[in-house]
Amino acid sequence: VRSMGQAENQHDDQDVETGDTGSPHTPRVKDSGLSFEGLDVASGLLEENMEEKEEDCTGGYETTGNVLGEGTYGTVYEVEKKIEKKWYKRRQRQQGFAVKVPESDGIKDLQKEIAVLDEVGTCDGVMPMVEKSPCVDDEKLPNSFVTKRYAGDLYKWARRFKPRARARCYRKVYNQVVAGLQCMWDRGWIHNDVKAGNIFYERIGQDGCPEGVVLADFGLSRQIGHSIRPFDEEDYMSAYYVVESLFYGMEDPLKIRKSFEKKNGGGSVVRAAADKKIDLCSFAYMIDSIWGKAERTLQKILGPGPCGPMGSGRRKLYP
Ligand SMILES: Nc1ncnc2c1ncn2[C@@H]1O[C@H](COP(=O)(O)OP(=O)(O)OP(=O)(O)O)[C@@H](O)[C@H]1O
Repeated sequence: VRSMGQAENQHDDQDVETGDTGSPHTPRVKDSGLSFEGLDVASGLLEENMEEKEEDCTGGYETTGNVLGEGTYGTVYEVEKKIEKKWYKRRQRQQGFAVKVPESDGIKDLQKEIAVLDEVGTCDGVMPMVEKSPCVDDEKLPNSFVTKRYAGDLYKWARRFKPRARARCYRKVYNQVVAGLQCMWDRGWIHNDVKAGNIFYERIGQDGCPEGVVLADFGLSRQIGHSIRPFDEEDYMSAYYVVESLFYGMEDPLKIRKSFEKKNGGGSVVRAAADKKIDLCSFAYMIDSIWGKAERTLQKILGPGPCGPMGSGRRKLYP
C-alpha cells in the first residue's frame, strides 16, 4: 500500500509510471466492457445496473491504480475527473482527486464523516467534500465521497524536515490550521481528533512550507455542547489529548485505565460537553511536539488546567 509520502514522490517526479501494480485494490470497479450474454441467471440484475448507470453514472471519475491509504473504515483511491468535451474528440481528465470508499463495516463511519462534511466541508482549512456518492469507473459508490488528493500530512512532514526548516513554517501552518478550526467552531462542530497525522497539505511551496493545509478525518467530530463520554473508547481513548478540566468531578481521568471502567459499571459515570477546548488542547500539544513551543494565544484561551496526552505519567503541557 502506498502511503501519502510515496504519492508525493510520484507527484514530484511526473514521468514515473504510476500504474505499475495494476489495480488489485479496486474490487468494486468492474470492467464495463464485459459481455454478459451467456449469463441468463443474472440478466435481470444486469438490466437494473445499466439503468442505474444511465441515470446516475455518466461522467464521474476514473481510478488511476494508486491506493493513497487505508484506514479502519476502508480505502482511499486516487481518481481523476473525467471531462467530456464532445467537440474535442479526446477525453480529458483532471488530476488531483481522491475517493474514500468504505468496507462494509466502515459504512457507518463514512456516513458520519459525510454528515460532518455536509456542514463544514466548505470551510477554508477543512478537507472539502467535492462530491458524495460519486461515479467511479462507471459505478455508483454510495457512502463514498470524493475529495482532493493531498501530498502528505504534517506528521510525515515534521519527521522529514529539520527543526530550522520546520520553524520557518510555523506561523504559516498555524494560521491555516486556525482558520480550519475557527470555521468548524463557528459552524458548531469540534474536530475532536486534532493531530499532525490528521492535517494534510496539498503541496510544498517554494519557501519549503506546506501549502493548502487542511483538517482531515472527521470520524470523531462532535457538535459543540453535545455530551461526550469520558470512558468511551471511541470518544476518549483514541482522541489522545484531553483538557482535564472538561471532565467534571474527576481529578485526573487520564490516569484511569480501562479496568476501572469495567469495575465501575460502564462509561456513563462522568460526562462532559464537547467544547472547543478539546481542539485547542490537542492543537497546542501538537505545536509543542512539532515546534517545541508554547503558543501564547492558545494558552490564553485554554486558561488554567492541564492539557496533554492521555496515559499515566502524562506530561502536562500547561501547568
Ligand atoms: N485525500 C487524500 N489524499 C491523499 N491521501 C489520503 C487522502 N485521504 C486519506 N489519505 C491517506 O489514507 C490514510 C487513511 O486515511 P484517513 O486518515 O482518512 O483514515 P483513518 O482511518 O483515520 O487513518 P489513520 O488511522 O491513519 O488516521 C491517510 O493516513 C493518508 O495517508
